[in-house]
Amino acid sequence: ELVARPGGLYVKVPEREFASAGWNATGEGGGGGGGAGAGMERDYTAVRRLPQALIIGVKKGGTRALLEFLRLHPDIRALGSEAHFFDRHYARGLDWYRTMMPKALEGQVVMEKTPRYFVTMDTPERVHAMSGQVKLIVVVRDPVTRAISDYTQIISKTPDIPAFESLAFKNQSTGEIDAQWSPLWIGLYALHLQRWLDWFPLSQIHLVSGERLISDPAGELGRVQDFLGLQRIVTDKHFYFNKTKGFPCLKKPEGSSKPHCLGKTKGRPHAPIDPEVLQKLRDFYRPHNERFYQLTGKDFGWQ
Ligand SMILES: Nc1ncnc2c1ncn2[C@@H]1O[C@H](COP(=O)(O)OS(=O)(=O)O)[C@@H](OP(=O)(O)O)[C@H]1O
Repeated sequence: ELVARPGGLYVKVPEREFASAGWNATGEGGGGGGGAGAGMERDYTAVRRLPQALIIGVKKGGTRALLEFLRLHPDIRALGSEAHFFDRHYARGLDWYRTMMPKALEGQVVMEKTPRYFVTMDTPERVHAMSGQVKLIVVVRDPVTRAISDYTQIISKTPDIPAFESLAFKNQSTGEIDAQWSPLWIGLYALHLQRWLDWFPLSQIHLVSGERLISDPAGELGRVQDFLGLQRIVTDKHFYFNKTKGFPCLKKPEGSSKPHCLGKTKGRPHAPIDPEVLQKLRDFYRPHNERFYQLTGKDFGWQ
């Protein structure tokens, strides 16, 4: 897991604790893969560190695509699976969490993605207890499409569940939406974001448009690399649009020379939904989306 670096000097120094190292102890951009100033020895030993960046959500937003694209960057070391540390395994402690992380060199950014973090109550406080400097990334997508994507995933695992239309409403004849139904509740982005803003400034939270991640992956990746203080190494050269899949795919993923699209569960056809129901959902989300645009200062253009 040790990435070869110029210089060839393998000096072992004690593992840095996140709290003492901070996000960017040298005050440099972090993109140079080192961070040691003139006269200081560089550390070329890969060690396990707590993450300095987290993709915290949203479920079905495009979080896997973002993580896979970011992994092309030589200064990113990302856990492939979802750790679920802050929501499920918190009692195991930070030392356990650290052992889950891939080894990383000084200057590399360690990260993981667990989309459930965005919507779980205690997570912002717990993440803050790990580090007040951690960088947070949220991929958001039109909450109506997101809900249908979520439902499509649920029905693929449990085919016997009732129709989307009957779960989305408390009472279908009055049209009263059941906002507590998880696929709809997750889409109340302003509500969830507000809890994160109680612990982190907005400047530490980067929002990725799930729609643009599909239409312009290089553009979105450029902004994420800027946010992480990294050089823009992942660019349009890395992507091609696969017409059969209908999504951008990688020309050469990490550790391979073959083109690669995400798996079948990413970018699958959605269950057809009654257009009237869709309209009711759009009306339901409109004020919540407006609030979200206000909070973030960004208009995501969801209809
Ligand atoms: N390049 C590329 N290839 C395939 N899929 C892409 C891509 N970019 C974004 N997406 C969208 O990602 C959606 C799945 O989101 P997540 O990875 O966040 O889902 S999960 O929460 O981890 O289950 C997935 O949702 P569905 O279309 O509903 O399957 C995709 O729309």
